[in-house]
Amino acid sequence: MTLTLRNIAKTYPGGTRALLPTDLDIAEGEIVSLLGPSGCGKTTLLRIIAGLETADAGAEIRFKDDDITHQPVERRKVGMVFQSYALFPNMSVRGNIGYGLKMQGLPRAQIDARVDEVIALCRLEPYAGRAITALSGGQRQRVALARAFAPRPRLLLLDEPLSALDAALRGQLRDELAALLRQFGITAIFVTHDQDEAMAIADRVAVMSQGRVAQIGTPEALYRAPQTAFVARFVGNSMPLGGRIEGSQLHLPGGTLALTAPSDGKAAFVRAEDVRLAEHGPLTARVTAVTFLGTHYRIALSGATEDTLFCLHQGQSAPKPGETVRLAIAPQSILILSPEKAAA
Ligand SMILES: Nc1ncnc2c1ncn2[C@@H]1O[C@H](COP(=O)(O)OP(=O)(O)OP(=O)(O)O)[C@@H](O)[C@H]1O
Repeated sequence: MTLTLRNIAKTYPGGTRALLPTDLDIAEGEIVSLLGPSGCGKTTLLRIIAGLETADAGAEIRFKDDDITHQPVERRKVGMVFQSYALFPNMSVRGNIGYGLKMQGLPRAQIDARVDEVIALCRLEPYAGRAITALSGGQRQRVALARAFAPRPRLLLLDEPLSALDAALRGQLRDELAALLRQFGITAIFVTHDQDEAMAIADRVAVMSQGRVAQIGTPEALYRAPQTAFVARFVGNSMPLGGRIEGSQLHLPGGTLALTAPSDGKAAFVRAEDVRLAEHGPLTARVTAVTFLGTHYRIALSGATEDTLFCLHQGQSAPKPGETVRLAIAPQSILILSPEKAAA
């Protein structure tokens, strides 16, 4: 393991337990995302790894064989990219990228060579001589990444690196960031509250809730096999199918669904993309709202389950609000969780 975190916890003065004891192992070159809602402790964990925050007593942070638990931030050799970029506005792009190298006291020629290399890698050649203020948000983001990477950090930490950008640019830069991090071949940890961003960029995602890691795994594993209701909801927006389970049958207000196995005493969940409009489906529901989203319609339905059920429908047209429809949900797309996992 490149980075080993053991027993990392944080209680802020005043008593807020921002982080409960957490263990995490990150392999060399791996990109890990800390994903979770506001206040779950992800920034606190990132800042502890960076050395910007001290963990409660008993923590251990190792980088390979190097115990960095008590090392000051400047000796940890970590690169950081923040949401606000924190670029120096009075310096050029080159000046910003070379800043860390200059601080290391490297000779001029060596700084220039490394800056050229990183500028090429990040495809920033057309902007190299520009002032920071003459760049777009996306270009600034790339400069911030280049600046963090130039001093050859052994770990790159990114805190919501795309959140200052508008939605269209975010999508584009998300893919670009994923490609650049892989090209760097660097071990990276990045914080986000956006599940699409985490899934698109990370090799593994640590879903956090209330100061703890609820589940860590590949995007596919989290999506296909969430272990708790929180993860099921947060990664892929699963909806509870509140009803009564008897053997392999789930009795809902709008009809009865088949399950793959007897699941008495357990709880069922489904994703909107797995709810289908089907002429002879076993569930009856009333359409309450229809939203056209380009590639599909999002249909809100009442009467099928205790709460509103959503269906993503890809047809050329959609039913109208007020209409009654039939729905089908394949047994294998119904997620079954034990009561304790359903409550977590
Ligand atoms: N310096 C501080 N002093 C006291 N409490 C703090 C401090 N920083 C964070 N907290 C609290 O610790 C908890 C976790 O905060 P943290 O910033 O790690 O969450 P987060 O998941 O990164 O949230 P966000 O996405 O909103 O940044 C929150 O309840 C927060 O209010």
